[in-house]
Amino acid sequence: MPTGHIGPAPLPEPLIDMRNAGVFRSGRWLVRDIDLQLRRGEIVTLIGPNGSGKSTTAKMAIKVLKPDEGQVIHAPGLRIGYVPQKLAIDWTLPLSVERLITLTSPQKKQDIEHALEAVGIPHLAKAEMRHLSGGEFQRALLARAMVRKPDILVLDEPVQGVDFIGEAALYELIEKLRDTSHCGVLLISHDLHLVMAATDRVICLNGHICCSGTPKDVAASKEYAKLFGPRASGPLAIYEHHHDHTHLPDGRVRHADGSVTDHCHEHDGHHHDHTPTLKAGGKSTHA
Ligand SMILES: Nc1ncnc2c1ncn2[C@@H]1O[C@H](COP(=O)(O)OP(=O)(O)OP(=O)(O)O)[C@@H](O)[C@H]1O
Repeated sequence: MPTGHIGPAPLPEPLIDMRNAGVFRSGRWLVRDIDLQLRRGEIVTLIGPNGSGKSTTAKMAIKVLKPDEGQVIHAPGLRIGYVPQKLAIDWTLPLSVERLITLTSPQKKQDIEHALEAVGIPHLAKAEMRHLSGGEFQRALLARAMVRKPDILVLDEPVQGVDFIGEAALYELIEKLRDTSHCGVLLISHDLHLVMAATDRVICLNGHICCSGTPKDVAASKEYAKLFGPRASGPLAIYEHHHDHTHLPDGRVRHADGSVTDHCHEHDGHHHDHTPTLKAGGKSTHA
């Protein structure tokens, strides 16, 4: 009879393992004591005030920045898809979506098509970046990251320049990309008080990890309330969306009214009210 210990299955090895990592620049620690693990299929969101070290932590996680103390360990052969907060590109110059995707490394046509399809802009391959809407622009950046078939996707403020409804759609897309490619996701939230519900862990930074846990744990934590203080516009809200359609294995979409279409478009008449629900401290409100 087996006598082994029965307990929860051990966690898989992290793709990224940061241990007491810190960055020292211009005579001060920008971030310190960062312990962060990211595993396949997980979504981890970094929040914190401006200058709290979110981008620094993300750059250290992907080894763009070398830690001055502690260590950052990557799984062997780790492939990273990175969408930085800013790209050093003059966006007023003509640059097609296709060209953006191949700027730093050539890609097969079929892979480009697949990446554009995955982010919902297959029709915009030849479109110019400068003509795209905020949401399309962010999707093009996502396609550029996804075409490399990353094990982890690192997104520094992926909803910048996008309105509230567009944000919900982008968060939904990020969740879908995680589900289909089973990558890990490290997300920097532009918003102090809003994180996507699909987040497994929120890490609240203020030069160090001020608190971390599930979105609900962080929302309830004293450290979170203390960091953002009485001037904060409210408690941590959790972005939840309701799926009103299911994706069939062959790629078609079954809608809430039972009909099946080849694609899923917001304005195809099959969708119900798609306004995301904000949950603040367990209370539901509509934005
Ligand atoms: N190379 C550098 N040398 C010196 N200071 C730096 C350097 N890079 C960043 N900083 C400082 O480190 C701090 C953290 O910056 P970081 O960009 O990580 O913050 P953030 O939380 O991402 O901010 P934001 O929300 O404004 O984007 C800031 O005070 C910034 O000015």
